[in-house]
Amino acid sequence: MKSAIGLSLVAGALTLSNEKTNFVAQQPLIRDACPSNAIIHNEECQPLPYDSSTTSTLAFQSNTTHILHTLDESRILASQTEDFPWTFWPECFSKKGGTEPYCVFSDQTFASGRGIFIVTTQTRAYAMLEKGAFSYPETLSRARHSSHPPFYTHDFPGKGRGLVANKTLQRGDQIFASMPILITDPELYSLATPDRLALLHRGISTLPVHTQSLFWALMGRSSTGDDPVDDRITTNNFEVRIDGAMQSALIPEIAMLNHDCRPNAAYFFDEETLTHFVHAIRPILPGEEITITYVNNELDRDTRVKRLETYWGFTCACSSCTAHPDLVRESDSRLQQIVSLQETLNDWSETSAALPAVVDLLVSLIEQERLYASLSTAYKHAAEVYSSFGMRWEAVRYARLSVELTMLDKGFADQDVNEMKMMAREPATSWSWKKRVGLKGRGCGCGKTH
Ligand SMILES: C[S@@+](CC[C@H](N)C(=O)[O-])C[C@H]1O[C@@H](n2cnc3c(N)ncnc32)[C@H](O)[C@@H]1O
Repeated sequence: MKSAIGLSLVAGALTLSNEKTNFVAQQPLIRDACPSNAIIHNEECQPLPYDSSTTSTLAFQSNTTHILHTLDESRILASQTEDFPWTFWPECFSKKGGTEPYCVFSDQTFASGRGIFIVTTQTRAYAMLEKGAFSYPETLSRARHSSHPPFYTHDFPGKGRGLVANKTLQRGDQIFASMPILITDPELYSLATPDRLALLHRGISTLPVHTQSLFWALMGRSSTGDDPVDDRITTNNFEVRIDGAMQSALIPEIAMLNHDCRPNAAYFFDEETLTHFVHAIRPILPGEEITITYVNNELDRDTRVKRLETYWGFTCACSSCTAHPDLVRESDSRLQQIVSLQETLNDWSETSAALPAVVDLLVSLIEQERLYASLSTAYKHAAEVYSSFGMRWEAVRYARLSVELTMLDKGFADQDVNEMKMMAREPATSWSWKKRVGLKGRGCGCGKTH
């Protein structure tokens, strides 16, 4: 399940300028002070940290001290290297025992000058460069922020800022499409803390000034002297999957959304365009707060409360957390039944108890719990169950419903979306088609898994 966290500055954030030109005037001065194969560092000419004749096989080295190049030095090093894709020379640290170092890769031109920095290994960062977001910037056009966003910012007692709809939003209406200003590798935690923090602080200082202010406007959780950069990142980041690895991405606009266990908006991350999308998952009325879930909202009430307290530092006050204990018990019992019905529906063995009535009950329970994003998977189960009994039109109906919601919760090109699109066109092409026809009693009779 996804976990999020979020907050920060509002639309209009993309009217950022590229700060690159601010530094150009300084380059000749420092360049002239040292030979061409050296750079000033700590007021001395020091050899360039790479062999400029072999730039195609650059391997960034770990720092051995905490004296990093100044930003100007790093910018010059980067600009002296032919076809160098980053605005600053990456600073790096390795964990003890050394493997590939973790470095700060920063591109101030990303997304029309919004800028981004990535703290990860060279291998992963260069793989990200292959994404359309970097190689075909026009793919980011969907992410331009509207000058009339469908929300306004409001202060909620006990929650801080949040976003409120300023017009009726229908299911499927786009609320955000934004890119991260930073992506960090969770494996960074294997570095010594001062090294990890040095990389994060360096990263922030490499962002264009407007983007830095988006970052500093983010909410931090603690007032107890935690590192201010670290605190803002951990309070506001989203987990995203890039090239098969979990990464942490910070999208300041979307981080403004508060949590609700029964949210009215769903989100997903498109890794090709590095764009985080948020859509209404049910109608949202003007004046209503727009919310997402930070935790797996199919968990029981006490577990949700504990997770929100532990990881986000607040006491869950949404209606499903604060309801009368009798109502909470009933909700927990429905959630338990949802989990157990899902297990039944995933069972394609001969003894499976999956029947159309089972999936009808699952859909009904999820509707009762107002878990609209979870309906995407329930509809998929329904399409498959009806298909497995050769009930064409019911299968098509649920496949269509599943496509609509899965696109909002998992992404437009998610594998489930493609599968359900095919089912909606022709159920007989599905692997599940008539798998359970001829069933006697509860058994499936197919003896196959998928
Ligand atoms: C990502 S931020 C959300 C935006 C934040 N409210 C702000 O003012 O910038 C996450 C933080 O917002 C607060 N928050 C989010 N949802 C909340 C909720 N349902 N109840 C109380 N606090 C909440 C918590 O302090 C949480 O750590």
